[in-house]
Amino acid sequence: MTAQLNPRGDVAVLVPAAGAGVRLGPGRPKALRLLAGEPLLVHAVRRLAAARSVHTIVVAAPIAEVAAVRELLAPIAPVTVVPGGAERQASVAAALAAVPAGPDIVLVHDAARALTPPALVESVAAAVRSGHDAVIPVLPVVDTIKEVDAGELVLGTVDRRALRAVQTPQGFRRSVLTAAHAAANDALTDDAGLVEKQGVPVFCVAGSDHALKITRPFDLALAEHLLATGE
Ligand SMILES: Nc1ccn([C@@H]2O[C@H](COP(=O)(O)OP(=O)(O)OP(=O)(O)O)[C@@H](O)[C@H]2O)c(=O)n1
Ligand SMILES: C[C@](O)(CO)[C@H](O)COP(=O)(O)O
Repeated sequence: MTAQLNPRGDVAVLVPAAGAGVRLGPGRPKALRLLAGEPLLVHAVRRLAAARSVHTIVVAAPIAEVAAVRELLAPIAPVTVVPGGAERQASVAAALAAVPAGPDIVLVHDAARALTPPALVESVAAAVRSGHDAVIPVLPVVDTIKEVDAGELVLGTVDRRALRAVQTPQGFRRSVLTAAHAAANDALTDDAGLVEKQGVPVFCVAGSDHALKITRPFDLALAEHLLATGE
């Protein structure tokens, strides 16, 4: 059964899902690899569709998989699927261009963060709604962090109290994200980085352990465990 998105919602979510998944090892594009028998992208979209503020979801899929992704997601939620780009930033830009008139808040969410709870989507959107033009979910850094030189010799220890590990969904006032992408002249790994370059303050909210990015085989095994144990 298709989950209906909320026509009165004020949030569009862009889902970059066009990456290869090189760090996960050989296989299909990462968003289509299986977790508990279903593609990562299906897990991610199902959770997004369960967030009540979400009006629109746009997925950027690998070019060769656009038709397959449309078919895959049709029973999950009404979703627009566009071809992604060679870099994550290009995939986000392609999805942003496909957002219809209406939603004033745009979230950007990695398909690879397949177990992100709907509550995190709502908390990022709520922070944008409350007046922050750019919002990122973060976790404290738990390891000691060293800066090293090209020969792996330690230069020093970084004060981790001022560091945060950044997750998605990242949320933006629509006009702010659109302007940042229009002005982008070098590829950055996240959208908040583009917005920072425009001098827009970026506000942090508490992230979630369940929003882990499935990047390496260990992450996939951890996600399988989390689902199997209902943690
Ligand atoms: N050209 C790209 C590259 C990445 N992504 C998406 O951006 C998200 C975060 O990227 P990452 O987890 O690093 O995925 P990959 O680029 O696929 O990973 P790798 O670097 O290991 O190939 C993923 O949902 C990925 O599908 C994308 O839409 N288009
Ligand atoms: C957007 C992101 O997930 C925030 O942590 C991250 O920057 C994506 O980076 P990657 O290099 O594509 O893994």
